[in-house]
Formats: sequence, C-alpha cells, structure tokens
Amino acid sequence: MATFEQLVHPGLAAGLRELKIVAPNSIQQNAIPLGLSGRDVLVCAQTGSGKTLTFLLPILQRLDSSDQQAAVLAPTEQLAHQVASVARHLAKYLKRPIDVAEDGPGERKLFVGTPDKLARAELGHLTILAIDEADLLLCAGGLEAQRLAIEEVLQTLEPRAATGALQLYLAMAHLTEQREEELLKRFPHVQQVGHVGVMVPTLRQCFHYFRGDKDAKLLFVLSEFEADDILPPEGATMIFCACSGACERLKALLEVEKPAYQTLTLHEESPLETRGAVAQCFREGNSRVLLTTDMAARGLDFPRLRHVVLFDPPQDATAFVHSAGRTARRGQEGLVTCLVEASQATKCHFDGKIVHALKASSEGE
Ligand SMILES: Nc1ncnc2c1ncn2[C@@H]1O[C@H](COP(=O)(O)OP(=O)(O)OP(=O)(O)O)[C@@H](O)[C@H]1O
Repeated sequence: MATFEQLVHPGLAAGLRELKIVAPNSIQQNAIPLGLSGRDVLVCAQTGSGKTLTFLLPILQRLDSSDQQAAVLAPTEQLAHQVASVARHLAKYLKRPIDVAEDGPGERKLFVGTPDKLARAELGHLTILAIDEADLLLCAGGLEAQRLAIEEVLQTLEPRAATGALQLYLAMAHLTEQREEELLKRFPHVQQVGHVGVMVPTLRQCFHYFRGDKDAKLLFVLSEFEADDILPPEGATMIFCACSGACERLKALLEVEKPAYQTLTLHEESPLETRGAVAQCFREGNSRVLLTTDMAARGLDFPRLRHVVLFDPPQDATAFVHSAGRTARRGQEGLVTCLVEASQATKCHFDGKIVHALKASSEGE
C-alpha cells in the first residue's frame, strides 16, 4: 500500500499530516498517479471519500514544476471556498508559492470558483481544468446556468483539448447510468477510477413513515438522536427542507423548542455575503443545527456532523445520496433520518430508487 510520501512531493505529504491525513485511501492511490501522469481522470466514489485530494494534489504538484494555470470549478461558492482553503493550506508546502484565487483567474496560478466567474475571465495559460460535482455541472437536468457557463469555457478551451494540451478532472459521488453514458461519450479519453457501492457502510438509515404532525415528528427524531447510544450527543445535525420558507419556519420552531441548538439557516434566500460565515460558524461548532435546502447537499464537509434529517423527501436517489452523504464521512458513524408522510409513501417514486441505491451499496460491501 503506497504512502502519501510515495505518491506526491514530500512537502505536500507534510501539509497533509498537518491536516491529520496520513494514509491515502484506495481511490486516492489509484487516481493521484493518473493525474500526475497528465491523463484525464474521472473519479466517481462515495460521498466523503476524499475526492478533493484526488485532483488537488496532482494539480498543485504539476503547478509547482511548471508555468501552467489551473482551475477547479464547483457548483456553489461555499464548496469552492472549502476547496480553496485546502488548496491554500497545501500550497504553503510547495517549493514555489502558488496563488489561489477565488474571485477570478487573472494572473494567478490556481482559480477555485463557480463556472460563471471563469466564463467571464481571460483564460490565459489555463491547461488544467477540474470539475467537482461534474454530473451536476455538465449534464442536462443539473444546474442549468452553471452548465451553460461551463460550456462556454469548454468551447474556448476546445483548441487546447484537441491537441491534448488540456488536462481534465471530473469528480462526482454518484452517476446514473444515463449520465455516465453521456459523460463517457463526451470525454472518451478519461481514465475512470471508481468504487463499488453507493452509500458508505458507516451510514445508518432510518425511514419514519408517519401520519399527522410533521413538526412534532421532527422534534421527536431530534430528541431520539440526543439519546442515541452510538453517536456522540454533541454531534451536529443538518435538516434538509424543500424550500427557504420551510427553513425559516422551522428555525422559529426550534428557537422556541430547542434553544440550546443555536439553529442556523443556509438557503437560496440567505444573503450572499453571510453564507460563508454561516457555514464557518456551523463548522466550528457554534451551532448544533443547520436548516438548509438542496443548495448545501453537495460537497460541503462538516466534520462534527453526525445526523442528517430529510424533513422533506428528496426528489430522487441522487439527491438522497448527496444529502445523506454530508454525514458518515472519513469512516465515521452517521445517521440519516428520512421523514415520509404516509400519504406520500405510495406515490414517492424516489423510494424505489433509494432501495435500488441501497442494494447497490450492500453489494459493494
Ligand atoms: N486519506 C484520507 N485520510 C483521512 N481523511 C481524509 C483522507 N482524504 C480526505 N480526507 C478527509 O475526508 C473528508 C472528506 O473529503 P472530501 O470533502 O474530499 O470528500 P468528497 O469525496 O469530495 O465528498 P463529497 O462527495 O461529499 O463531495 C475531508 O475532511 C478530508 O479532509
């Protein structure tokens, strides 16, 4: 089994040790050498499996020894900021300093941000492009505005791609068969690195089918979690709702019923300038509950998070996999609780798909 010292520059390995990351997992062992060799790489592996490092480490190492520019694209500013923070930390350990920019690529060597910002920019010497949550950003049915922005970028970079001068990384946690086919047809040269199984084995899943007062049911599952004898009582909870209004309504409820939680909200109506601070406050443990929507379902990493509540049922199996995947990361135990009103249970198409996803997961164990 390779060590990080064998895979990457010793400085980067030292930077990882500072983050208490000492041994590469199998996904990283397979993907990092491919990235360093300059191949196009598609990594599809479970939520929380450390995919960020599969592209950040080879990118930083390649930038350290060349004058190339690279960009990492993410669907939201919060996720981009999380990736940029890891990149900034690791960049300090390189031989040559690398600027990590979030506002626009300019002369900087590594840009980390949302596709719309890159589409507006001069692409200069950009020769390495990583797309995190690539299924959402590249496939139809994902984030349409960001997808159009990426198409613009890819069109500009097409001449470089045609001569093999552009390296592409695609990362995602879950791919439907249709999206996999779509991506492989479009990028036939990518080397695929994957993992069998959709859900991590340390994730406990609990479906509550109920009739009547949904708010009371939520308070009940929160109290049950506090009394859980496996998960730490101080662990944090993320509650996913269908819309911003539901988040604010439940915040008012929890402020009365569970004031010690110091509940926060993060959704489409949250002011842009406060979103980063909210995520940071939750990450640092100043609040035990975050009420949110699909916008926080992808990529965000909150190490203290032990419980995800799906207050409103997810739209499909992909949404389930991503929301649930905010917990049980880095091999830690976690719990996802899905509230399903009895009247919805029969018409919930997602239900069968989730069962399918879970079956695939247990087959992978
Ligand atoms: N080899 C490793 N050993 C221990 N921890 C690791 C390792 N690699 C990554 N991590 C940590 O695991 C956590 C999850 O990593 P990351 O956010 O990259 O997951 P991901 O696969 O991108 O998840 P998602 O699909 O939800 O976006 C992070 O806190 C990261 O620091």
